[in-house]
Amino acid sequence: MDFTVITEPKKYFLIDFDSTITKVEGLDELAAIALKSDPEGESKVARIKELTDKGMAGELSFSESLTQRLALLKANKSHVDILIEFLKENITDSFDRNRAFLKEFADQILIISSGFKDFIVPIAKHLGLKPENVYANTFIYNETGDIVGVDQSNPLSKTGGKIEVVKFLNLDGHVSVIGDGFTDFEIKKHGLAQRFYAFIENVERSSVTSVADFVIKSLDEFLFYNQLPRGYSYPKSMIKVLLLENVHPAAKAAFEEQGFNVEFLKGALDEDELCEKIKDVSIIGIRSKTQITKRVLEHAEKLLAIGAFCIGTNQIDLKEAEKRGICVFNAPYSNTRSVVELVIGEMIMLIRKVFVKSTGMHQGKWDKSAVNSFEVRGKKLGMIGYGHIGTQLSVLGEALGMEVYFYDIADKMPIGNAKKCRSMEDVFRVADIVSLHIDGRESNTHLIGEKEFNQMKDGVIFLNLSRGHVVDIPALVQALKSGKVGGAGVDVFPHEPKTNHEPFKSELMGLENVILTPHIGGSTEEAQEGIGNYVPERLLEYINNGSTTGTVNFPELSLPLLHDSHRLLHIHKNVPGILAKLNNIFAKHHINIRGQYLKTSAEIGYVIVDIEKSYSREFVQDLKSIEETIRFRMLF
Ligand SMILES: NC(=O)c1ccc[n+]([C@@H]2O[C@H](COP(=O)([O-])OP(=O)(O)OC[C@H]3O[C@@H](n4cnc5c(N)ncnc54)[C@H](O)[C@@H]3O)[C@@H](O)[C@H]2O)c1
Ligand SMILES: O=C(O)[C@H](O)COP(=O)(O)O
Repeated sequence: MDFTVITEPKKYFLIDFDSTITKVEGLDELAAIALKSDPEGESKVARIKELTDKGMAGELSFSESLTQRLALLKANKSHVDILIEFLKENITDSFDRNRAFLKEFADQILIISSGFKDFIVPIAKHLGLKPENVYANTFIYNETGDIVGVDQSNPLSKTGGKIEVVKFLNLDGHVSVIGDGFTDFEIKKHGLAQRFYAFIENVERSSVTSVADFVIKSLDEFLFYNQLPRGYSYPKSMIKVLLLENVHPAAKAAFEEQGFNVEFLKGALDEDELCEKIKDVSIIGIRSKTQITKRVLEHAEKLLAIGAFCIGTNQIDLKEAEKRGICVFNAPYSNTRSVVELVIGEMIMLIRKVFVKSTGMHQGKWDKSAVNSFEVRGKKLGMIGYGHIGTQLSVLGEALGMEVYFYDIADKMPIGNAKKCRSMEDVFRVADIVSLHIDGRESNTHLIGEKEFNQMKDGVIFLNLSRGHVVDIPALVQALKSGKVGGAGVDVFPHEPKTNHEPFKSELMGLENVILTPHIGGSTEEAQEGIGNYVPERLLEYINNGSTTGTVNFPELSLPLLHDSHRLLHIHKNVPGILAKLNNIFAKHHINIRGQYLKTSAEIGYVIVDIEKSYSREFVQDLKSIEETIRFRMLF
């Protein structure tokens, strides 16, 4: 969109009321309130809504739509009072957060509405707007307070009423009209305004957007384009969030609540699809399937942050993301307990041969026998990887009376009576059950193969709920067939279907005493809800405040909330002298610094500077033109 900032001294903002300033159509809601106990209420309300829509879309003359609606409406003054309270709760989000603009420009903001002053004026006052700047209809009541008609002398009760009123106002200056209806566009069409902005935060009508000069998803966009005072430095509705792999609905709600433009897809995307889709995306949310490769990142021109709605981040090229100033977050422990519970359940099922017996029962086979069925109590549980999941499993394993042995490449403190081993082989030599809880770094590919299975005890129970590529599957198949491995639980695979509609294939299929699960270690309602809340919180903290708390690839900084300042976020290549360059620019432009924070990694530096609100465009330009700048953002 080509917006030119208006420089004319006097600006007027003509704003529609229903479905623009409020989320709803006042008259429709009044009908719902008034007809609540009418047995035919629902159908009457639906008919009223239909008539409203026809009027707004220009398919029915306005006066005809209004007359027909009022005939169906049996409302009185007390219903209007209820409506006013309801509307106060249903102010359009972007109007609600831009009350400062509404107050500051109250003299220049005129509400031109075919709705009714009876409920518009109280809402205008509530928002700091001027009652005398409300141009709308008025109800006529009888002596008992019932609405019996409309003031017919008011031009707004007739078709073309808005045009009449604006002509009469004879405004001298630049006039912008913001509204969701065709009658709002008609003001511009009759030469009475310079610009018509179709407002689609609450309702989008193609007959209106097709004729608009600009289509705006929120008041923030209008204020941003016209460089007017606003609640957000950058309109959230212009920030695209792409959520893949069916992340919990709480995540979508968290972004939508703040006005972000969210696209939600159930499945993962392959590299080609992602390269295309990611071009205009600023925040992406994925789970374990979506591969964010270097090539994908090369296409991600606007990407600021990646949220892994899971523990593992091996599916993301973290180094490349860091180099490009893209901050990555994950949910390091929200599904830990879910994985541990599944491991415990599976090890018991496998050591008791429950699935073998259950499959037999389904085929009519009664095999009551204790042979080769064991308790887990007193058995040796060996773990490779002693991180979040490993340590939790250690606690629960001991609670079941097991002896715990572990090996980790990092030096880890043993929990309880767990025994630290010096090598994987030491674990394999003693363990009755081997469970993998290592991360998916590339060097762990085929960590467990023929040699490692041979080092294990005969009949060992083997579990992999970590990452598919860490096990050489043909070697596991061989070990199962030879009886070296007595049973296996596998939740993760080198190749996993992208969606539930794709078939699953593996050489492990059909083998006895093998539990196969579709990567559901972390798939519980509790875990997904926890992750759905946790990851958006981290992402929003970063986008709104600059904090990188919990990041997995960035210098970590927890910043104070922004208060009465503007915040500059500067991400640059970590080479000597950048801070000096930044400070020289602050000195040159006489900028008063209120707070400054810096953290670096080997690759990048992240500097945050809080400054007083007044500064020039040249100052911002100077900052952006520091050669080593990777990304620069401003928040207020
Ligand atoms: N199946 C599922 O749905 C599911 C759910 C959650 C996590 N996971 C996976 O489980 C794994 C473990 O998760 P976590 O939260 O405990 O991770 P974590 O990062 O807390 O722990 C991983 C541990 O493995 C160790 N490690 C890495 N490579 C090793 C090696 N070669 N030998 C020995 N130790 C090694 C690390 O030092 C670390 O202590 C991850 O791969 C994660 O992606 C799977
Ligand atoms: O890394 C993880 O947390 C697990 O592998 C779960 O991944 P998912 O969210 O794709 O099920």
